[in-house]
Amino acid sequence: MEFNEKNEIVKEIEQRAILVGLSTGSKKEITTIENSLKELEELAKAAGAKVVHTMIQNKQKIDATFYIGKGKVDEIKILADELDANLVIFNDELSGAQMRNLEQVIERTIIDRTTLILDIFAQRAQSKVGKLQVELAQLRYRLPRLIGLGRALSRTGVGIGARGPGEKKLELDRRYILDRISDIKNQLDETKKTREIQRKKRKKNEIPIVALVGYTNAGKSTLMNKLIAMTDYDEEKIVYAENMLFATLDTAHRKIVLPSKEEFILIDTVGFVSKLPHALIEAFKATLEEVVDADLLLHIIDATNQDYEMQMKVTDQVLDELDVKDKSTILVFNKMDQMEGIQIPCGEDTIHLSAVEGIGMEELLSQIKGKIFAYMKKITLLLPYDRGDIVSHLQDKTKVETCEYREEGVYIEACLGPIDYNKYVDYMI
Ligand SMILES: Nc1nc2c(ncn2[C@@H]2O[C@H](COP(=O)(O)OP(=O)(O)OP(=O)(O)O)[C@@H](O)[C@H]2O)c(=O)[nH]1
Ligand SMILES: [Mg+2]
Repeated sequence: MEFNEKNEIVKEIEQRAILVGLSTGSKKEITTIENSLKELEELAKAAGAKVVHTMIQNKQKIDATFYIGKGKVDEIKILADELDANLVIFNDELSGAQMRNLEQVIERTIIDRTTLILDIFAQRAQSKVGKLQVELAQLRYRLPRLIGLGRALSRTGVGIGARGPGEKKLELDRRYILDRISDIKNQLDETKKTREIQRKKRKKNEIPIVALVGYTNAGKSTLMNKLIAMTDYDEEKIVYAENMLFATLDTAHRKIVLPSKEEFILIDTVGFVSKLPHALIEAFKATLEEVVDADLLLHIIDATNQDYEMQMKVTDQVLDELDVKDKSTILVFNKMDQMEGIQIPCGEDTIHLSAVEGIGMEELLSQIKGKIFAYMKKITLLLPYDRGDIVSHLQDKTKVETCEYREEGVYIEACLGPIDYNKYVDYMI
């Protein structure tokens, strides 16, 4: 159910969309644009719209007035009348002037890919921080386009492009938007302090952090759930995983305790998509800063997707923007249960698995262990009987291989991380 700014219930209008893409003509580019429009259709569905037609125009150059040629614009108007479409979605970012010009001719709501992605995020964001981040991204994107946002804003609160945490006041002027941007920034700065404390705590506890990253729908959340199920199953720990784009919008942390008692924090993150709005990356930098802290990245790839190489590149680009390109990474080619004759790269730091079927999970765990516990050192200690506190700490938190109560004290052989090692090295024998 939707509400308008006066809090009245507004009837949900079915969104019937025409998708429009532009191709500069080369054969290779045509396949790319077709795939890109398929993805745009998935995005439209994720936002709740029904796609009634898709069209591609071959054109050497983007038209400054209409983005596509004027002939095509007239064609869209006729099609929209015939197909009863009320929304036209363009595959690239439009300028404010292009939006306004298109809307004047087509007489329908005009949005672009970025607005669509922002709308999905606006619908799904759950946490307070997530909502603020999306609103910030929407405002930043709308600011230079106010001139073209006629229809999308005139029906505030209804329909794709006009939803979101800030929808109530979006028709207000630039001044308001600028004030709101600085207000949100202040609120986000506040939440940053809390997160900073949590981050420091995690660092201090010296629990390694492993982050799942990758293209949307690759299987990150499914893999997280599988690892939870294999180690310490608890219904409450399970995260949402679904066959749709952007199922995950808020990061989730779960402690994974291995049978060997070694533990790490696993982080599930928002997925990436091609042409991910820059404003959104900027906005999500705050939650993705945990990726920056991670000791290891698991880059999950949907190996069944024919565009998986492009998707890997997109992920690398976003990681680059976050300044974490050189972090220790395992490439995880997922969905191997569905593979049919596709050649997938093999090699060091590469794993083929199926998160759903649980194939390859042991190998993954052993690679993770090899990477994050490589700094563990084996040590032999003799602890006096009055230091039972150290004995229980070691038994709870580390991998104790031998523990014998001898006459001269408690004899322990264990693998320790650097902090514990330095703390107890005095008891070494
Ligand atoms: N066949 C098969 N499907 C899988 C596998 N792993 C995940 N999936 C499916 O892929 C879809 C997406 O899975 P998610 O775990 O939600 O993907 P995600 O990477 O978290 O996606 P976002 O949260 O949107 O970024 C779901 O329908 C899963 O069931 C696998 O190993 N094999
Ligand atoms: Mg997910």
